[in-house]
Amino acid sequence: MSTAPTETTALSALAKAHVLTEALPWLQRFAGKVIVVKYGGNAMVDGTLKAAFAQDMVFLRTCGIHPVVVHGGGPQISAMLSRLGLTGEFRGGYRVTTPEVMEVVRMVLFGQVGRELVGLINAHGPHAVGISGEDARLFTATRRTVAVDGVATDIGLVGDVTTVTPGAVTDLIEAGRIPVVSSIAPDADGVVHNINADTAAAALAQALGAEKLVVLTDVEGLYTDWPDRGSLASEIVASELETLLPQLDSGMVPKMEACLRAVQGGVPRAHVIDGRVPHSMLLELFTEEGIGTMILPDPVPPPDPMEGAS
Ligand SMILES: Nc1ncnc2c1ncn2[C@@H]1O[C@H](COP(=O)(O)OP(=O)(O)O)[C@@H](O)[C@H]1O
Ligand SMILES: CC(=O)N[C@@H](CCC(=O)OP(=O)(O)O)C(=O)O
Repeated sequence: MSTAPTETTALSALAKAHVLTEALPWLQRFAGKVIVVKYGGNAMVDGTLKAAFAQDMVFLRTCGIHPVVVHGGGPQISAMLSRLGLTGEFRGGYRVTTPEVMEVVRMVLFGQVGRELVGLINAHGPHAVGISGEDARLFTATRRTVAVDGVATDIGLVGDVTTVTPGAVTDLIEAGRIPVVSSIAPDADGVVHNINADTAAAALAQALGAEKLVVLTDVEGLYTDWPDRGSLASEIVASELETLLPQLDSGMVPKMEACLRAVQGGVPRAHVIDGRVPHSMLLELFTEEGIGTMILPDPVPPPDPMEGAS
């Protein structure tokens, strides 16, 4: 025997229907579009969050959206370095990368963090395929310097992405797969370089003509006067961000350089959101409020009638 729904259960069913109808215009808007998602190592804090992230990627794919994941793994690399008795030093927000450190970076990013994400996504079906910047010439790198106290400083085998040959990723997208990209890349001589994952995600978003770049990290968004908690920016335009960049420090430097590069390279919007919030991707994409900080190109595109803060 089954009982009739109570008023409370009927109301909660109505709330669920409301959530679905609120998402409809966004689902229509993003169907068939590529969304590049950078999943930062610091947001991969526990198994439940990682599983929720994997589920969100499958949700997007099931809705006809094409998520492309670029994962980080900074803390995981640092943990492995210390297990091996090596030191992990950062300068200007980027890791000092000796050839010995590079071996660990490659092993941890592609062999550990990437594998784990692929496995979590594939718990829902045969969707995810791992790929690194070395595969099918996805990325080529050029050794870069970083600004340390305003001085360009060499920090070893750290590269910037100079070319993107996205064919391997577009093949996967066309086959209905979810590419999971590790940010390592060879230079013109085949020497593998360490690429910051934010940098790689921005270059890929630009090359794929993505609709959005969404960066999941372990902070609510960009604070214009860090660590003043009252200075969280809900949106910022590229020219304002360019002025602010020299004052930023640590992890926010590559992130904001990447968002700037993406929007200046034709990606209409970049977002930095708090990956510690379960299902933050769904909140960002499918709710009117959106979350985190949105980075817009100059001149500011005409207001999108569908878009609140999202
Ligand atoms: N202006 C700022 N706004 C927000 N976070 C900042 C800022 N400046 C520095 N940070 C730091 O940057 C961190 C995020 O970067 P990072 O640790 O590299 O994360 P991820 O692993 O996601 O790339 C935050 O946890 C915060 O401590
Ligand atoms: C050059 C450089 O700094 N590379 C990064 C690559 C991983 C990364 O970017 O991870 P997160 O996104 O978790 O920070 C590193 O070695 O830590």
